[in-house]
This record gives sequence, C-alpha cells and structure tokens, in this order.
Amino acid sequence: MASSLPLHQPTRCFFSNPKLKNFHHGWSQGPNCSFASDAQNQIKSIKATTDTPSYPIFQPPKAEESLSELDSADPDFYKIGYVRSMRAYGIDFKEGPDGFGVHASKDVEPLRRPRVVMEIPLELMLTISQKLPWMFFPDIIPVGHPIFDIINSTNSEEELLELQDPNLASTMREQQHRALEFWEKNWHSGVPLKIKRLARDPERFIWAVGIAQSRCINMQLRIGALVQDTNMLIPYADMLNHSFKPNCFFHWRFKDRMLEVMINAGQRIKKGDEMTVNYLSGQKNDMFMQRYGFSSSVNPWDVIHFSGNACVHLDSFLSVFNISGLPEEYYHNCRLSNDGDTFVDGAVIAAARTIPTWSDGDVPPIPSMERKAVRELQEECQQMLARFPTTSEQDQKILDSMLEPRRTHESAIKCVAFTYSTFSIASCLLHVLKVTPLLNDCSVNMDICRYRLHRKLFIEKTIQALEIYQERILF
Ligand SMILES: C[S@@+](CC[C@H](N)C(=O)[O-])C[C@H]1O[C@@H](n2cnc3c(N)ncnc32)[C@H](O)[C@@H]1O
Repeated sequence: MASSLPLHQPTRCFFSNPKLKNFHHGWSQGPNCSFASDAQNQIKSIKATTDTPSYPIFQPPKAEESLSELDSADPDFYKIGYVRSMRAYGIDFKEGPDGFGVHASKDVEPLRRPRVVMEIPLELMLTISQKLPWMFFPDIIPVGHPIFDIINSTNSEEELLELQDPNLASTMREQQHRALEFWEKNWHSGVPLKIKRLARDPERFIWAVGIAQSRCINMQLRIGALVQDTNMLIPYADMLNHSFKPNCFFHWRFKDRMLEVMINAGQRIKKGDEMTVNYLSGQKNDMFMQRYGFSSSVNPWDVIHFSGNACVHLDSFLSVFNISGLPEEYYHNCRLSNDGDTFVDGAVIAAARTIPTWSDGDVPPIPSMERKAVRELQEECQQMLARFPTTSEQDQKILDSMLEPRRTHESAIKCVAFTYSTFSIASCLLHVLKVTPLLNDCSVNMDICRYRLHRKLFIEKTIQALEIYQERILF
C-alpha cells in the first residue's frame, strides 16, 4: 500500500544509537532548548551568541604543537558528536493571523551576503531521505514503519464540496481514501502496541500526517560525499510562514551538518517584520491548499483556463503595468509606477502569465480588435464567476461570520504548533496524536472558504486589469 502514497518511499531508520538518544533527550530538556519556558533566552543577539557558543567546543591542537605534517581538519568537524542546540539571531517567534511566525527583533540593513538568523543542527531534525541509504533521526519509529509517508489531511465530503473546485475536491478525496486504506492496512489488531498507540483511529493518523505534511521541508542535503534529496521536519525552521516574496531561504551547511535560515542578500528588514520563505515555487493555489491548507489571492502562479480565441498584445499589456522580465521571472518595476499606485500585485503578475496573448510587433495594430479581445476575455471571466454558487461578497460575509467561533479552534491548533516546536519531534507526534479529538471538528472550513474566495478575487482582479489595460493602452 505504501507504494501508492504520494511520497511512497518505505521509511527505514538506522537507529539504536544510544548517543543519538541522549542528544534527543538533552535537547528536549536542556536549558537552551525549552522554547516554551524561556523563549526569550533562546533568541540571542548575533553578538551574544557568536561570542559564547552554547555547546562544548573541541579544541584542536595548536599548529605548533602538532607533530603531524598533515593539515588539521576543520574544527567544526569535531563538534559533531557533542550536544548541539538550535541558535537564533535577532528574531522572535510570535503569534499572528497565520499561526506562529518568525519576526525580526531588530532592523536589518541590506548586506551583500546572506545573513544567518537560525542554525539548526542535524540531530534535531527528523530526516527521511528519498534514496538509499535512509537516515532517520531520532529513532522513534521501528524499522520500516511508513508512518512518515506523507499523506494529506482529511475533510468531510461536504467540506470538499465547499471548495467549489471539483478537481481539487476529487484529488483531496482520493488522497483521503488512500490514507484510510493505509491506516486499515497498517493499524490492524496484530501490530505492536507501540504502533497501535500512535493512531488508534484513522482520524488521528490522518491528522498527524497532515501536520507532518504541512511542516515538512524538502531539500537536497550533502552529508560527506553523499548527496540526498530529503524530506525533513525541522523544529524552529518550521515556524516560518510562506510568502511569494520571501525575505529568507534555507541553506544546508554541510561541513558541520547545520540547517541555516538566511536573510536574502540585499534585503532590508525592519524590526517586527515577518521573516518568510517560499514553500513552493511556481505552484497554483490548489497545490498550496492540498499540502498546506491555505491559499492566497495574490499567488503569481495561479492560472485561469480561457477557452475562447481572444488574445491581447503581450508587450502592451506588460508595459501598461510596468511588468518586466521573462514569463518565469516577471517582476513589477514599481519605480516606474505612480506614487501610491498599489494596483499591481501577484494577481496581476499571474494575469500577465495566464491571459492569452500574441506578440508580433511593438504595439497592437488595430485598436478596435484589441478592445474587442479585452471585452471577450472579460466576458469569459464573468461567466466563470457566474458559475460559482456564491459570490465573493457572500464568501467574505461567511468568513466574517466564522471569525469569532474559530478563535477557540485556532488557539488549539496553535497550541499543537507551539508544542511541536518546543519538545522533541517524537513527543510532538505523540502529542499531535493525543490531542486529535480536540481538533477533530476544528474543520478547515475557513481555509476552504478562503480558497474559493481567493479564486474569485483572482478572476475579478483579472477583469479589472483588462479594464485598466484597455483604458491606458497607447496606440
Ligand atoms: C510550516 S508551518 C508555519 C508555522 C505555522 N504558522 C505555525 O503556527 O506553526 C505551515 C503552516 O502555517 C500556515 N501558513 C504558513 N504560511 C501561510 C500563509 N502565507 N498564509 C496562511 N497560512 C500560512 C499554514 O497553516 C501552514 O500549513
């Protein structure tokens, strides 16, 4: 069954290394690691932390003392094998509208090089590589158990219909079905108690894999000579929210096996700004919804499937909105726009990518033909909007009315997220599994409603962009 799941490598662990067990234990209880009890202590300034490393450092022999002619190895190499903890520089973990997030605790001037804000050693991660040999830290699940095959979380049939997107609903339904089959196959009466306790009912299992899926980071790691594509659960780094214009990125520092979160080179950040990464590049909202349970009205990669023959002139459209570059790298040159003109956002970039266009010559030769094409495209958009059972205004009202009762649920979810990043991954997963009944009915209704609203807002923005285009176009 495992082979029919989305990420279906059977997972194995090279475990039973008592040292790893100790690290793991040390991390969850050590003074530097208790995010819940003393978050502020962990968030040290760059200066403070670099001056006083928080783990023992091996002192290599001084060059003149060495009898050997060989070059001494990189001292960082020897640090592996000592208890290391996560370090953070100039950031705070704060609760916001998208759950917990990471925020700058001071201004950051743009630098020519990326700057490190978090360092998380390999021992704190749970790593499942996509190829043999598998690495699996910490050793919490018996060899071969595929619990960390990542499957989507569940929604009821009615909720799936509320997406107002039959394709996405059917994909999610199919994934749920496979998850259920998977649970039935692996959680039968004969399995060891250790496994059984993890997910006594399928809802617990599905919830836990949903959490794992939405917090999993895919990266290429180099360990020694081995380069691996991995799926990782990385405490603290998994507190970063997504943005299509991120100010941070992940970097694997292979020499001492450390995941770094870095601020982009040349990036200015103000105290309090949210630090973000790009979870998925080039993906539409349905993919974000499937994997992370959220969507955006300004996803620059969203798509509208037009079926008519109408096309507008590409270069003219781009120049009206000061969009430059090739389609894969379109960007808005805001210095060319009037002060305060905030119309161009990710949705307009997406419109530039998705509207049918033609591109001979510098300007469209026949104004009336261009205006006719604009009208046809707008009409097709209007027809799409009319096919939805609700309007964007109605969705917005529904969302507003959901806001109040949702708060309690949200705090429950955040409580899980918080615990997750506070304790070891092992105890977190157990915790996630334990609190499921509390969260079962905290449906993703709001995210589902937002998803369909975002779809409509994107189509409406495309209609507006076409309107502005035909007003401003120069013939
Ligand atoms: C890796 S976690 C990020 C930390 C999370 N906010 C928390 O409270 O633990 C990913 C989850 O955060 C939320 N999230 C991240 N970026 C978001 C965004 N731009 N908009 C809405 N929700 C977002 C989604 O619920 C997603 O599944």
